[in-house]
Amino acid sequence: MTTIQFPDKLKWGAATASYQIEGAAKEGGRTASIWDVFSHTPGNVKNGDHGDHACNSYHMYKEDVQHLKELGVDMYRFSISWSRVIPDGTGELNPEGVEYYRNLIQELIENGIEPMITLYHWDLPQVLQEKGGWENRETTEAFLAYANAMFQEFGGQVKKWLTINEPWCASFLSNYLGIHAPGKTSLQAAVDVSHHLLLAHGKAVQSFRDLVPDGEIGYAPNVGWLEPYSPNQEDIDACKRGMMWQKEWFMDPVFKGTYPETLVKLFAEHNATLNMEEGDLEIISQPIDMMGINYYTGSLGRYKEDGGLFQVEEIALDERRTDIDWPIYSEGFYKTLTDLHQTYGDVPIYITENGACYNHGVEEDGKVHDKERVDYLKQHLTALNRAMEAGVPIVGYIVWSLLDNFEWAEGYEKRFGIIHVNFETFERTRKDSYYWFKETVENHSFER
Ligand SMILES: N=NNCCOCCOc1ccc(-c2cn(C[C@@H]3NC[C@@H](O)[C@H]3O)nn2)cc1
Repeated sequence: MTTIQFPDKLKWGAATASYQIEGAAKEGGRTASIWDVFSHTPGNVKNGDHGDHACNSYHMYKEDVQHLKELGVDMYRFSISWSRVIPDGTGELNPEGVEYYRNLIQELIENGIEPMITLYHWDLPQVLQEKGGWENRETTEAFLAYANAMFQEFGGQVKKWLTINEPWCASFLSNYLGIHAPGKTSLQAAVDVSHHLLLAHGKAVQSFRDLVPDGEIGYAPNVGWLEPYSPNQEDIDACKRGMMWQKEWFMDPVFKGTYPETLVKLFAEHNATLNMEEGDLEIISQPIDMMGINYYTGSLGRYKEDGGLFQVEEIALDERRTDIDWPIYSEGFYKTLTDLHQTYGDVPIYITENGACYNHGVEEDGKVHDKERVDYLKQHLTALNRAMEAGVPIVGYIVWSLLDNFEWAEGYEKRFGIIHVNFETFERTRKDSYYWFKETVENHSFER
């Protein structure tokens, strides 16, 4: 047996997101988000699932906090439902919505758990979508007003903030591939949305410096690792293009104040122009205090002439898959982290999401034996430890997710939680992985 030992300074956490766990979609003054509309549109989500009730965490947050307390984590990453706190998208705060998050934050702090807030985890108020949504540059101002209101309400107790979760998913997956809300298939829309998300991020960072001067702020891009299938130049170039879509397109503007010219040109060749205004990149490249990284999977990339926009196809390294059919590639996690460190320097990194989909149910013994998830976490935490030993400034690891929840277009069938949720009764059952993670957090180490 080998002991994987982590430095005591590494923080541990668990993550969720508002639309995926809260439910109470029509309670407490909340209005519809784009995900309410998208999930209630037939054909968009498996089994016709939606977030009307989700994990019922709006009414069960105290129990969720107890699970976090007994898990022993330092922090809990959750997101705010914009349409719960500002039902019209702009203007008046909804006191009931603000009160829910105030109570949640209070409960966390009283139980010794640090809150980490994600401002935008994909649930844009539908009212704003009807005014063009993120395609409309004015939505960046609406986001700034929302962010300022949250900084003023909660900045006294909450010191760790993330602006935008997975901007690639919120722009290209949602507006070009049509797989997530609002389900558009326009490259121009996706390019506009990606720029406006980054602009909104920059505006919020600027304002945060005044409103929460003792706080830390960043954002949480997702990276799916891609490496060449062969040493052929066409495979190498195809991989670079595929990786650039998630990495350079969303990180160069923030860390270098530029967009990758290769992609600007490639998008233009497909009639999608990057519509920027003077000063946008200066706003976007405001210094940040930390970067969240969401990592799940990696694969080999091979040139394919008819392989879509980037002429690349993803080939799994072997047959190992999770239950959402994503390849398991923990070495890709190590490579992602060392690559980001080499490219963007010593910005502190929180792993803001890492986890696996395994759909185990509750067995006769009343337990959930998710050995495969424990194995996934062991492999990826081993890779993380190697990256830390290689000098990557990783400061926290936040597992996705605390609870089985609404996995977007996949619905409730795809389970990422270390706690099982019965979506009829909302009963929580701690999985074997919960107890394994608890011990790992307690010991700052595990045996493999
Ligand atoms: N790379 N190119 N692919 C082209 C073709 O993609 C087809 C499908 O694509 C994707 C890519 C990525 C995802 C995804 C899901 N999660 C998990 C959530 N993260 C935030 C949190 O809410 C979790 O629920 N993270 N990422 C889904 C679908």
